[in-house]
Amino acid sequence: MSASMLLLPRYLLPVRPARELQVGMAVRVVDGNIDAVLPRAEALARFPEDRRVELDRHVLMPGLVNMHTHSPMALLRGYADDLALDTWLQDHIWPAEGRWVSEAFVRDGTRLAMAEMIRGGTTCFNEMYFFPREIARVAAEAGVRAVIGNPVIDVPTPWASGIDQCLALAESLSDMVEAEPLLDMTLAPHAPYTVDDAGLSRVAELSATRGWRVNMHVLEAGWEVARSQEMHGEDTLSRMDRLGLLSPDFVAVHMVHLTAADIELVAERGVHVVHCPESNLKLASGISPVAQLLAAGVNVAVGTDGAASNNDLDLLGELRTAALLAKGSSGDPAALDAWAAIEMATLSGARALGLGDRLGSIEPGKAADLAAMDLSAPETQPEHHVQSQVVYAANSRQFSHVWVAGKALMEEGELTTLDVDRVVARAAEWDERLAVRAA
Ligand SMILES: CSC[C@H]1O[C@@H](n2cnc3c(O)ncnc32)[C@H](O)[C@@H]1O
Ligand SMILES: [Zn+2]
Repeated sequence: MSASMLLLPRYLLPVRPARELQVGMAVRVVDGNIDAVLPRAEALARFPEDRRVELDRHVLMPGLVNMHTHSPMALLRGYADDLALDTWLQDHIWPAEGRWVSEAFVRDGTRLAMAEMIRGGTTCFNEMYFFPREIARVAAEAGVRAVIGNPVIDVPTPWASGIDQCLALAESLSDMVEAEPLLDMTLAPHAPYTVDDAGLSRVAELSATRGWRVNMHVLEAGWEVARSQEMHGEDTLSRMDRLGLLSPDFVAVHMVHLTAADIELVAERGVHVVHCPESNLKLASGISPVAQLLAAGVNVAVGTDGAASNNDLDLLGELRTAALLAKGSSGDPAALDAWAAIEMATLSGARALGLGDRLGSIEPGKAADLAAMDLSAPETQPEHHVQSQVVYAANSRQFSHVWVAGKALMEEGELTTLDVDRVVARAAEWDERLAVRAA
């Protein structure tokens, strides 16, 4: 028997066709996929047996795609703030991870992150953290779509002793995600400064033979530029290119410190870029030249980074920051307008994951990964330009409903697959354990 449902929103923001807001439309969902987008009256007449969901104060849009997360780090939110990337990582985060990260930490942190992301309209996230099988298990349990990065890092961690073990563990992650319809995986080398040439060559080779995408922090902080010259005698992107990494299967996260030649190379190779403006601002890493990347034809998506550097997983807030920064840093108020910002947080993310034909817009044949936002709050009234209200005015708690593959993960603001009180209670236990206030 097919499970069919009619979603009946006040406004539809489908992302494709581009720059279109539709009124009086219905979205029919059958067996987890979008079956049709058609006028409301026609839908009601043709499909009288379908379950109906009235969204008369809402805009219905594709679910948001958070293109860079370290979900378990939700338990390190506020642990070490107001620091630069190198001090933050080396003196605070890596020691804490060495001491505390375990399967239990990853499980509880991921549940906390899932609750926050679903409440904020996110239906898919691109992950990078230790114990990736545990993250995969929690995402599957919560019903969220996820691409799970298998870390590759040249230092011992509580999860793996070094590159050999990281790569061996990628095989067991692969077996696991193949059995889960909402999951996929990438290889996730941490950064150019934590994986040597031999390790990166093995990543490039495995990516080519196994078809795994590669997801990596690249050129986040200014010191990476000099360090690459010192350690390797060449600039970062030339090195990545020599090692065979730069391709349309490569997702480069941050990309703050780029030259004009770098931008040209990235565009030529079809590399995808993930912009994480709030983490870059908070760690004082700088501002990615997004307007120039877009002008060069690069696919730019958006991510929050972990809650230890952001300090939230609110992708809607992130896209507002991205839109405002693009204007402020380019001097062009039309840079990254509201339509472009919404596309960046939906379809561009899907494309970066190789899922552009399945996700990121409301079109027949795509997965029903959807989010509805209630616009009736004072903050989003009146409704002159709905796309502007979404980007420049709304807060993420105005998302009331979220579906992944047609399954409701949030209805009328209530999560259906996670017990928020339990998730928060568990986080509080970690708070006690880490006892950062006493330290
Ligand atoms: C290999 S698992 C992830 C690893 O990355 C660390 N991390 C978190 N945020 C950042 C960032 O912005 N730049 C570099 N590294 C980051 C995280 O703490 C884990 O150790
Ligand atoms: Zn990161």
